[in-house]
Amino acid sequence: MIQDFRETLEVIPLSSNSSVEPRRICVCVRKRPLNKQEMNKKEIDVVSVPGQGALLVHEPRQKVDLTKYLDNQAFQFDYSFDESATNDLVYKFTAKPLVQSMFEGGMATCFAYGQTGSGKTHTMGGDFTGKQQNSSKGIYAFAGSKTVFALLNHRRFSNLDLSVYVSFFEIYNGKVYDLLNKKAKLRVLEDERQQVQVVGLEEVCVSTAEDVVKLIQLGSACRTSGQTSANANSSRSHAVLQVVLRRNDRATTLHGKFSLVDLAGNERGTDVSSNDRNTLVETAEINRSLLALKECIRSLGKNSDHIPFRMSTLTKVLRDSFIGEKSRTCMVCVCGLISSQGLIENDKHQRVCGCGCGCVCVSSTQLVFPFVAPQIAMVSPGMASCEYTMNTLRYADRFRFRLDFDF
Ligand SMILES: Nc1ncnc2c1ncn2[C@@H]1O[C@H](COP(=O)(O)OP(=O)(O)OP(=O)(O)O)[C@@H](O)[C@H]1O
Repeated sequence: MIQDFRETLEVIPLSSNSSVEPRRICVCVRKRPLNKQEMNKKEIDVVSVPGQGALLVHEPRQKVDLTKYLDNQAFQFDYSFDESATNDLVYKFTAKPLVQSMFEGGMATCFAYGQTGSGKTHTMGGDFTGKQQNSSKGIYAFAGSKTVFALLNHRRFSNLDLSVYVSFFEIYNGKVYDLLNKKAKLRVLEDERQQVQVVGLEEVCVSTAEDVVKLIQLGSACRTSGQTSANANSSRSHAVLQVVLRRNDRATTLHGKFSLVDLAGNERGTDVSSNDRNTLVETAEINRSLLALKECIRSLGKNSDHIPFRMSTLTKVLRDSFIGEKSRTCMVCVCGLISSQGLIENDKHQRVCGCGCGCVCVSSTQLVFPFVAPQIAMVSPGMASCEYTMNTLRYADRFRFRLDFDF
């Protein structure tokens, strides 16, 4: 049925020749190809990307008289990338336009969000060839190397006398580890001006694109991973690569910053293949930090005086992006976790998954840094991931809806 339906679709794929429209905020979705394991299991690809930002999820359903039919759910994004899209192409339409905003003194942020195994690390950190990752082929490297150095020497910015610095850290179980300094455990403190400092974070001054790729390689190699049902080498931490521009004055004054965040997979307790205590604690912590992110966004949306960024280390270290003078920040927070049991409210009025797994509905949260923020939602194409795919898409889709009305 899906095959028949696809044949009726008019497909207009994005190509590297398509023009990039400047946007204050960009929300896009990327579908990865079915992997070997899924093909061996004869998984059905239920996601179609006809192009022009559209994406369809085909859900097989049955009527009461047992007739089968396809429920085709359509979503619209700024850009939608099909399984043939390269990291280069995704970069061109998402993070690339933002590198300039950092030169203009902005705090740019790019998040990769999605279910475990959907391709966040592949997109941000670089293509995998077997177990090896090619760090020069990810959005981290594209943003932190080629484009930055091209703009540094551009006549518009060359008189600013800037230098480029890179730091790379992970947040694992609420603790910050420096990926450029043998995973040294770092403290996150607030100074008297309420500026959050990651004390002792290695910030390496770089002068060539190759330097940046080497640092990404170094950091990626020591990132904490584990095993989930969807990914044998699952990143169990949030990884943050920061490209920082500083003036070459005495105080090396901060000029602009681009934070590229590869969020840990948004999974439920049941998705991890081992249920030893550590794994369960990890999963709970991942969900807790994503919930904190949601709470911060919710408060921002209500223009609340209090933004609970202290709720998690992830939100603490991104405080600049929420509150910084040059980060005009907005948020969209929506709920829409889909499970066969639906959503129920717990005694804290949080929406939680009805299956009892204890997972709070964080998967439909959207954090947006205008000026700033391409949000790349990653989806797996298989039928088994359909529920998660719908989560990720609804979350991103509602965000667009809010954008239309809020700006
Ligand atoms: N666009 C793609 N093309 C080809 N292979 C892909 C693509 N996206 C992901 N993959 C492959 O799928 C596997 C899982 O991808 P990846 O580790 O990036 O997922 P993830 O979303 O970061 O998962 P987790 O949250 O568990 O870390 C990897 O082996 C990767 O090579």
